[in-house]
Amino acid sequence: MLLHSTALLFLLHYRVCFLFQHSESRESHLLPWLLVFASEIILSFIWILNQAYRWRPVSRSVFPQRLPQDDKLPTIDVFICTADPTKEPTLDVMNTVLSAMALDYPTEKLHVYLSDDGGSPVTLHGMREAWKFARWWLPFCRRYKIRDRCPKAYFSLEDDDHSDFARSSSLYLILNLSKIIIVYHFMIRVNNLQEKYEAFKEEIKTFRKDKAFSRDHPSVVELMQESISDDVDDVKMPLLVYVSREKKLSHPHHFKAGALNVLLRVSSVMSNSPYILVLDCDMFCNDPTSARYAMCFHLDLKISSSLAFVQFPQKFYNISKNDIYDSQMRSLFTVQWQGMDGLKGPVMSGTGFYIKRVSLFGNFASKGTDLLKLKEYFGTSNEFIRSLTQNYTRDLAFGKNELLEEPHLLASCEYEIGSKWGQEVGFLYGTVVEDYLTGFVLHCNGWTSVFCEPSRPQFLGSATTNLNDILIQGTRWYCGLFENGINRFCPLIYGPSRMPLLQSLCFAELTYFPLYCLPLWCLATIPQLCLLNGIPLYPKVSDPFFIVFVFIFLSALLKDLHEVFLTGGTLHKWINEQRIWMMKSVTCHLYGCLDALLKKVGIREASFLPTNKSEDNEQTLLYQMDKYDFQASNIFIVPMLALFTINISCFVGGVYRVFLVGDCDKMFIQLFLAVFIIIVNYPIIEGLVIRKDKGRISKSVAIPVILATVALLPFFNY
Ligand SMILES: O=c1ccn([C@@H]2O[C@H](COP(=O)(O)OP(=O)(O)O[C@H]3O[C@H](CO)[C@@H](O)[C@H](O)[C@H]3O)[C@@H](O)[C@H]2O)c(=O)[nH]1
Ligand SMILES: [Mn+2]
Repeated sequence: MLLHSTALLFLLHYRVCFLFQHSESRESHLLPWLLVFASEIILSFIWILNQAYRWRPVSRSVFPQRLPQDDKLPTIDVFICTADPTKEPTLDVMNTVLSAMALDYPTEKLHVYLSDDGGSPVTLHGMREAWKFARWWLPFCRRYKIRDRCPKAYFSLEDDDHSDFARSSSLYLILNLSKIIIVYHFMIRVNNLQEKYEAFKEEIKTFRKDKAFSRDHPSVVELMQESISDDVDDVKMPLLVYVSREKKLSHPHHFKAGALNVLLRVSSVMSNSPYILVLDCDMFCNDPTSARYAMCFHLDLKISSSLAFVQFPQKFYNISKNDIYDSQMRSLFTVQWQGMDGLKGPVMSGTGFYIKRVSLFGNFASKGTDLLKLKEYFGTSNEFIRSLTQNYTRDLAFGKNELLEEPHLLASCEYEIGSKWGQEVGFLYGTVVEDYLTGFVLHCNGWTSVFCEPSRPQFLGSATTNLNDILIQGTRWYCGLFENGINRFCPLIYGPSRMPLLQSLCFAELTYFPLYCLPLWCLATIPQLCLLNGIPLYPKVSDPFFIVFVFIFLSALLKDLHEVFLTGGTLHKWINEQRIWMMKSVTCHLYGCLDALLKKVGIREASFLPTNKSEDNEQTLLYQMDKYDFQASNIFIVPMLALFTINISCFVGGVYRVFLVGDCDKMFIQLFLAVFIIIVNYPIIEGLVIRKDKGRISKSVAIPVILATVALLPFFNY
């Protein structure tokens, strides 16, 4: 850090001096020169913010054996969100539900809620079937201490892994014969269950789908009930509730944050657990121990009073070896979150966190017991306000579905009007990255969080694995993040007085990260065009300042490489990360920033396109083979192609010039920059000329773009 920042100061010195020295050449070259300087300033700014993660990295261990007895553990509500059964296959959603019901936690202390924003009968039907299947699945998991409690994952394991339990220590001690009998019984049960699972799958698949997704539907709250007809003995089951909030076209519904807030209210008049696990529908519980792990922190008297949430990393089951799109977001969930954990804790990351319910209620404690004030804050439900008191519990044992009147009110469109929901209470509105904003404000209000990363992933999700989806998702995220950098929650203004400075720098890094689009666009065009026109922008090779530039370049790259190695990556992975960073910067970072700006001036409305979770075999195959899928929308492909063309043409022109004029000394850095960009983005050439498969760049797009770019080049003449 010290060396790199010293080098940056030298760079600054070099640029500033130039402004005062070369007045004769300055006139004509001022614009490109200033643009490059501005890029360097932005890059340095982001670099400085980035260092904040490096001061106090922390990693934690848990000792669940020290938890209190089961009967002393607090209750937990699990919230799962789904929005659209066509993009989020019902079977996968139900697998997530089942894996959550099967968490290793006292059954009567676990309550699972599913929010269905699509209001789809398909999902409701799926829930009823999942409930039936769970009556077989849960006893099986408990009895044999199964590790993989997501049925889909379990049944796709090799046969060998199934007898997992038989290898466990206690059973090994038993005589061989009885062991064989146990294994035999177990195998029969597995086969039996597998048949039941297939039937469950079939039932979901064949259910008629009339209306897939709607933005206009009444609220539905259904408590799954024991169906007496099946032949399972009395099985202990966690509470399972289906909630579809009311939606009307005329009402804003605030996407996922809105859905979570409805669950927050509905659950408070049903189970009202002090802790909540939030899951996306595509993120199942891979290991059943997460609830106990989280409680190790929440029940730790040293930290529990200020602890708002325990965040587990997002990990994915469908990542290929070299992960060409960096779908796993390596840096975020290793270096960055660990770094924040040493400050006041990581950012809330949307899914896989256990949050304390009261932390979401703003500063309601200061409102006292004045009912009117509380109603202004929380809306009009008396029942909800009663739930805020310490010892409120609702007896769910009787009459179940008759109790649902209040939940319907709480899930209605109008309920939040005039209250503080989304502004001070619950998950916050006004952004599509509700997780970032809610976490940021919690930290500003003095709450802390911890990052828990056991060696076996506790949660596994499906990552986006094709270029188009990655860039669309990126546009949404960077729009959301950047808008939080330019509104009243700007971390550099709102943060420092409310949290440690380093912490606010971390938050600022996240919100200003999309600004990479500016320097990357500049550095992919200006030095190259100047190369073509013989305008030097960097020191000569013989100039002492040349070393400064080389040092900064190498130090940045090597530091990154080092971190990739430290976190289990390879050289290959590192190049892939560099490449996708460039591709994203010139496309979705840019669109994200633009979106945020347009939203700020009121020209655009917020939108949240859920990612596609159904698997396309051809696309998956390409990703698994580390081949880029260039069948993406033109708004992404065109800028990449144009920039690539500029680099190639200017490089060719530049080499020609250097031979003719012989000013290699002056132009070296610019030549190098073009070569670097071309080499890193080599897969674009591959997609353009070599590949024949479905993921290649289509000629009908490429040819006009390339021709137009080349034709425009002569106009950039200084
Ligand atoms: O109107 C909506 C839109 C989305 N969702 C749910 O939100 C979750 C996340 O959506 P997804 O399409 O998977 O987006 P991702 O980009 O994968 O989500 C990441 O980014 C989001 C913020 O942009 C966070 O909310 C997520 O937790 C985080 O995993 C899913 O369960 C959706 O069903 C809703 O419930 N209602
Ligand atoms: Mn997702």
